[in-house]
Amino acid sequence: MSTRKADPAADYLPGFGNHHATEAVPGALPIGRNSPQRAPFGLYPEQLSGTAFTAPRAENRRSWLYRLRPTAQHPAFTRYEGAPHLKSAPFDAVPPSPNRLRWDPLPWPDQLTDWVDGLVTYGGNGHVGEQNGVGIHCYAATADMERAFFSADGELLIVPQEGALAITTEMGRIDVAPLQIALIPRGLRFRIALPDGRARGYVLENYGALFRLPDLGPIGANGLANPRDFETPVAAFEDSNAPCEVVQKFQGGLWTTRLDHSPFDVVAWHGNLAPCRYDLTRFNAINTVSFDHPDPSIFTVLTSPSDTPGTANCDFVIFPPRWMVAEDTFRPPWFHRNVMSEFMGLITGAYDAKEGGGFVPGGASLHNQMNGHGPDRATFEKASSAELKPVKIDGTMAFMFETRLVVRPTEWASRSPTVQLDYDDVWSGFQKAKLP
Ligand SMILES: O=C(O)Cc1cc(O)ccc1O
Ligand SMILES: [Fe+2]
Repeated sequence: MSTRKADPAADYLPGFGNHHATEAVPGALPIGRNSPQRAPFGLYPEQLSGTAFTAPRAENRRSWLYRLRPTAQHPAFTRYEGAPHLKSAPFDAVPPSPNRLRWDPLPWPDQLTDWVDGLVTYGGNGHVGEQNGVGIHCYAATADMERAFFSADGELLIVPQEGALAITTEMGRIDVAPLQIALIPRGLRFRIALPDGRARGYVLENYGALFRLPDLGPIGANGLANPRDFETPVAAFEDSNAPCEVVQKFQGGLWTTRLDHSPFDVVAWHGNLAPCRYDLTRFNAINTVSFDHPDPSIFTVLTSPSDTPGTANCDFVIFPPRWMVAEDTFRPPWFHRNVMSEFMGLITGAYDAKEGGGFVPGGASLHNQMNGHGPDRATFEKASSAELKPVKIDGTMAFMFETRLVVRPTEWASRSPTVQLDYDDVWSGFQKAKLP
């Protein structure tokens, strides 16, 4: 097998949703047209679309791939029996629970398990067949993938928590480590190797509209996640006739087939639908310099809009290191009941609403629509009497998948031994307010 990639000095191309053109072999991209009568070197042109052909230009996403063999050249898919905990919406195996839930980190599997088989679905919402809602998964993997995988059900936002991921995609190679994220388009085939021997993290499978950068409104033209910090890989391909399994997730079911060649045979591509990575430490956090704790939407990295303006199918929000300077303010998150539902994870450090412990890196929590939550008692007591000098919240990265629909847990997530049965207690024992 030989692997070749475009200009090794420029492994990534900057920008979010940009139109790129990249070739691993000079001359592989046709000039001035997408599908000439004969493409250079006899490559097969193939369009990969992420939006309807007729989507408005500002939202239209598609790329042209020039490959050694057409993707269409494959035997029939048959059912795949692995990945026993990978599920899809509608999540109706157990009734949705109004209870606040919190989980210890996903344990490492006993047997060698690759990234696909290591996926465990915690819940989600919407309907995979109706292209709305999300699936929320965690992974704990201990073996490199030998096969390729893709989700026909949604794009994948991968949030590593422990261990780097070396992701070979059809459109190039992406390396990510904790504090970085990867975004893989719906349908794009990829294979994940584990340079650190094992890896754990979170995955948001977005059945709805593609993630995009949020509008900035009065913030202005700069800030939050800046577009140039998103990095898309240059074209890279394998010229290999070794047999390769391809597993796909289609309408919630898993299917497998076997190719007599590598599916990673795209020699060149151009377009604006491509995988990318982003370093969360580059997020330009904006916060109050006067008083009050702003709504967490101020920390939105990416948003998948729904049909209702301003009401996301899913927002990906982070809680990065930042200075806290608010005067006469209870600085941590306030008590609240939200119409949106919140699934949270912790990549590293401690989260400022949970001084009492229990929300640990690799763990997760779920606070569903209209159910009260916020600072635990330890946080409330500490922050109510803290001296309000400037304080740096440091060495931490929590995140939230915030979604308009209730997150319905899977049976695994409801009954797993990692469920913290005493979670409600973090909000017990508050002193009653004293009226004059
Ligand atoms: O519940 C949470 O911890 C997430 C959250 C953080 C915040 O700063 C304000 C509101 C909110 O839901
Ligand atoms: Fe919340």
